Amino acid sequence: MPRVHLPSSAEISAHPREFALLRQVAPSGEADAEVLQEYIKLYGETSKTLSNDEISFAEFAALFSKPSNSRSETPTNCVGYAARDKSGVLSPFIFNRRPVGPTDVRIQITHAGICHSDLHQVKNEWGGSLYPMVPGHEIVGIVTEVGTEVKKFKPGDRAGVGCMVDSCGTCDMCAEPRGEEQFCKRCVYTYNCMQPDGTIAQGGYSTHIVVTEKFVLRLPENLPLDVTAPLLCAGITVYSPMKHYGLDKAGMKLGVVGLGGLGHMAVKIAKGMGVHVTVISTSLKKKDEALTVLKADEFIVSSDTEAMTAAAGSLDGIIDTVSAKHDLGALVSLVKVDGKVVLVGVPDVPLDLPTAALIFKRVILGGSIIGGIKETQEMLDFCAEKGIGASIEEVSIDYVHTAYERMIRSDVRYRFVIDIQGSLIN
Ligand SMILES: NC(=O)c1ccc[n+]([C@@H]2O[C@H](COP(=O)([O-])OP(=O)(O)OC[C@H]3O[C@@H](n4cnc5c(N)ncnc54)[C@H](O)[C@@H]3O)[C@@H](O)[C@H]2O)c1
Ligand SMILES: [Zn+2]
Ligand SMILES: [Zn+2]
Repeated sequence: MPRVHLPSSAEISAHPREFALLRQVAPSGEADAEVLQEYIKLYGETSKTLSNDEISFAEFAALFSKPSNSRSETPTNCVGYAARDKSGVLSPFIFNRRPVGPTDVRIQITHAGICHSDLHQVKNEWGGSLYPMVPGHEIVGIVTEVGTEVKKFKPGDRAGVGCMVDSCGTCDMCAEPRGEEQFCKRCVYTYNCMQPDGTIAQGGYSTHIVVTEKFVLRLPENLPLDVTAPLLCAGITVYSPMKHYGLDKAGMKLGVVGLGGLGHMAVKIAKGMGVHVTVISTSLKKKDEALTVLKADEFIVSSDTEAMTAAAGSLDGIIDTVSAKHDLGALVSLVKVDGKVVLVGVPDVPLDLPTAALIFKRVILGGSIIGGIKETQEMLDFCAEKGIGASIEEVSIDYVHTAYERMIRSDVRYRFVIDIQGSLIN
């Protein structure tokens, strides 16, 4: 496996594009030779091959020296809100979107949801953030232009884009029957990710987006656009593990931990499946709403030892959406023998593993990341049938900093959605 020597800060400033690529291909400095060779084919000079196992950053940069050929014949100006560094400050940013290619769909964005992952990445809490960064991967809007080969969409249609905008299309993960592009080694995330043309993908806090048809979702006609936006990340992120881990059967008992954007969607979707839902939260603040508005069946405060003891061993599974460090052992105590605890929250530090608690009840501890395009469409159709949209607070783009602060304080019911159409003018 080739080892790439990590660059000095001077080298990073001299080769920002190649450094961004290095963070994508080999975040730790170790590059899988096969993947590296594939990237060279995509981004670099096809004639060059890897000669040895240890390469300097200068050699790495040389392999990818092909100038960006970003299909920029007639790029279109796009206005967005971008972070320039990890300070958490976003400001207006004008950039180019590629022109509509034969398989592309151009969407005028009306709304974009604010996911906690936006905040983690803006602040570089997971490392490797690429700036300038226009966040946003819960995108809805109206199609304004389609390429000559596009079949599913026409101008005027409602359309959505979630966390991914492209993938290789041919690997085992992309191909049928899996269709789980989120696991493709060449998956292109909607923002904070290098695209095959050498530019950084920019997300939905912006006036429009151009995406290949395969990654554009049909939106239900019976749901308003603003409450549909959060389904594209929060919705699929909780729907997919419920299906995958078999926690979607009517009558099953599911615990939902953390009642933010993901958590409230987990309650609504599980109730739509006929599942019995217990919310596990750090405070009583959201209890009444959880029971009456979100229709959860039970509500437990995690610090209430009596209630936690009474509920011990009662759940078939748990979807854990918590965004910060927390006690996994307390959650494992709530599930039955053979219960499943599924993590979808991504704290910036590892959690301690309650080894004995897992072993003595043969508990499965799992994880899950968003869901493939096929499953995202299935989830949208399910939500349309059940009339499930997110519970949102609509805000203007210049409210984004306050929204981030309130999200950190858990002061959000239950998803902020930016009114892009009404507050960001191109
Ligand atoms: N796996 C995936 O594919 C995926 C997709 C989207 C988001 N995420 C991650 O899921 C997490 C939640 O995202 P969200 O948008 O719902 O965020 P959110 O801020 O809306 O909700 C997080 C919830 O966690 C609770 N919480 C925070 N700190 C806690 C603590 N120490 N103990 C207990 N509860 C605590 C908050 O009260 C809140 O209810 C984030 O880490 C996000 O990055 C993962
Ligand atoms: Zn998200
Ligand atoms: Zn693939």
